[in-house]
This record gives sequence, C-alpha cells and structure tokens, in this order.
Amino acid sequence: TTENFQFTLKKTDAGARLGEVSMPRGTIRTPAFMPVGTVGTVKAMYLDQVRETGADIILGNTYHLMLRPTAERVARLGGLHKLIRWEHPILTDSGGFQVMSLSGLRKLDEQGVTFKSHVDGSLHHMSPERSIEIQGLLGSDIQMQLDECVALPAEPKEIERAMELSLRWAERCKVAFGNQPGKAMFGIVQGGDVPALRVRSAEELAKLDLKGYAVGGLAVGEPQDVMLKMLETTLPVLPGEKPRYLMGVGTPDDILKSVARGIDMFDCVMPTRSGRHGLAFTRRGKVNIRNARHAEDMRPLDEQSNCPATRDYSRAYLHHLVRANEALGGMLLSWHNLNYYQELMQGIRKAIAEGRFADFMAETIEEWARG
Ligand SMILES: CNc1nc2cc3c(cc2[nH]1)N=C(N)NC3
Repeated sequence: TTENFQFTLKKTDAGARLGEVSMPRGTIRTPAFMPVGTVGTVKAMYLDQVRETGADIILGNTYHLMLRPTAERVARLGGLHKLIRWEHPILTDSGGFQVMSLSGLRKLDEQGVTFKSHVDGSLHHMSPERSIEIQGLLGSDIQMQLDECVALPAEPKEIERAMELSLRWAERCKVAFGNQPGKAMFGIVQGGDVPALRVRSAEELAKLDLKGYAVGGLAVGEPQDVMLKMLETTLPVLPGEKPRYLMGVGTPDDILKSVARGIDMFDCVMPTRSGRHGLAFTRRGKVNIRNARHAEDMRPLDEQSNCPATRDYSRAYLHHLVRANEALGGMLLSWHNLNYYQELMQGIRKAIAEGRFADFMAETIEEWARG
C-alpha cells in the first residue's frame, strides 16, 4: 500500500486488463468485484466472511447513510470503516442514482436535488458539494461525483441536458474534493444510449484529469448488447492509465463481456439479493434452489469449493431453508454467491495474466450452458 492512490496496469490481453489499485487501506486486484454494503452492511453477511471470499473493497451508499444514521453521526462514531469493522477500502456512491430510483424526487436544478426520504418522508437537499462532504464524513476512500441519472428510454434532448449538468457537477465535485492524496474522486460518464453524447461526456471528464472514471446510466434495464455497445463507444475515449468502473453490473455473463471491453471494476447487488431469493450462481449455471427438484438432492452446490456454504450444505437443506423463508437460507446463498463471484474474478485475473482470457470466457460461458 502507498500513501497515494495509484493504479498500475499490469497486463492486457486483447481488450481485457489486469491491474491493481493501491491505496493506504489496501490494494484492489482488478478486474475487481465490489460487494454492495448499502447501509453499512453487506446484507446477511459478516464482513470477515466477505473478506474471506476474496473481496478487496466494498460499497457504501451516500443516499442511505445520510438518511440513517446520518453522515454526521457516522463521523462522530469514528467513520464508516471503524463503525462496520472493515479496514479495507470502501467506495461510496454519490446518491445520484439512488435519489432518482428510491426517493420522492421533489426538485432538480443547477444547484442540486431536493428529495423526500424513503425512510421517513423528511425533506433533504443534496448538492455536488454536500455529496462530497458526506462521503468525506463517512471516510470513504473512493468517492463518486454527484450525477443526474436519466431513466431510459428518454428523449436525446433530455439525455443531453442531464449529461451536461453532470459534467458541471463533476467540476464542482472536483473542487469540493480538493487534494486528498490517499483518496480518489471518480467521474461518471453519462449520455444514455446516445453514442455521440457518451463520447462528449467521456472527453470532457477526461479533461478534468480525475483518478478514475465510472460508466454510469447503464444496467438500468437496457438490453445487454446496448450496454456493450455503449462500452465500445465510451472506453476508447477514456484515459487508459486510469481505472474504469461499470456501475451496477452485473451478472457473471455481463462481467465477462465487460472485462473483454476494458472494464476494471464492478459492483452489483445480484449475488446478495438473488441469494436471499434462493438463486445460486454456479460453474454449471444458475440453480433456483426453491425448485422442487432440489428437495432431496443431498449434493452440495459444489463439493470442490473451499467455501463452507458451497461445500458443506446439501441442496436439500438449502431448499428447505429457502422454502421456509429462514434467515440461514439467505445467509448461506449470499455467502455462496459472493464466493462464486470472487472465484470468477480470480479466474479472470489469472486468465489475463496467462494471455488466455478469450478462451477462459468461451469455456466459462460454455460450462454455464452445460448445466
Ligand atoms: C443497478 N444498476 C445501476 N446502474 C447505475 C448507474 C449509476 C449508479 C448506480 C447504478 N446502478 N450510480 C451513479 N451515481 N450513477 C450511475
């Protein structure tokens, strides 16, 4: 680790990149999957287990934490890392996406957004400056700019207006963030599904010389081929020596195809949320453990795994727990899925290191299909 934020590109294999982000709190091996810890917890998991699965960094959310327990209280309690007992890096989203998707949005203007809390209906205002202030109070290592996310489909004029506002907010966030050597503020490329707007957003953000760049406004229900097309349009315009983060993505298939196009970092609720609903990701494809076919299947999900949830518990027991809506069901499947995602990332990193990523991707997708 270093006292500065440092991204090192170690190897490329066609479009895929092997790298690492070193920060005072630890090193992030990329391509990286970041478990989502929305309100200061990766749901149904102990953070020791999250670390054990191989996670180098987790996410927190400005929107949720500012509403409860509030950023000021987290700061009084010593910051998020101390409060939740995770001493490795934490990336916090800015609230841009959550305000649009979760709150009763009241007003959006040049200054910021005014919204009603989905927790208690109280009124809140968030400006780019306040979002960065909150992320600072939380002690976040990688802070995201405040952006305006437009739900697709949308009129190109509307997408352009939101993209240009997000660019102005990126500059204000850069000023508000100032100079914090061991930390980083990432910009977020917007532009919806309009290639020319994506390119302009990426070009303008690149001029700000930020520490890293996220591709946002995707994984909002658009088809995978549209998402991949936007990556092919956007990534070549972003500086190659900076990390690229695809927000909210995704399934194992999304991740493989996005790594192939040059994405370094991912976050998604998929492994934890679907685990709580009884869906297991495995090397042989998805297993809906609720399905009656598992009721007396004494096999574990994968006897070769080193994860206890995957190796030691029968599908029959997992089926029973999920059908009975028992907490242990969601706990074991979240643990299994996070471990599967990290094993996938480990396989991806190894394949890039050995110059065989294309084969790894084809073989992995083929094995899922075999079922
Ligand atoms: C689940 N899909 C998803 N797309 C996203 C897109 C964004 C985001 C979070 C997301 N999650 N956070 C932002 N601040 N902006 C863009």
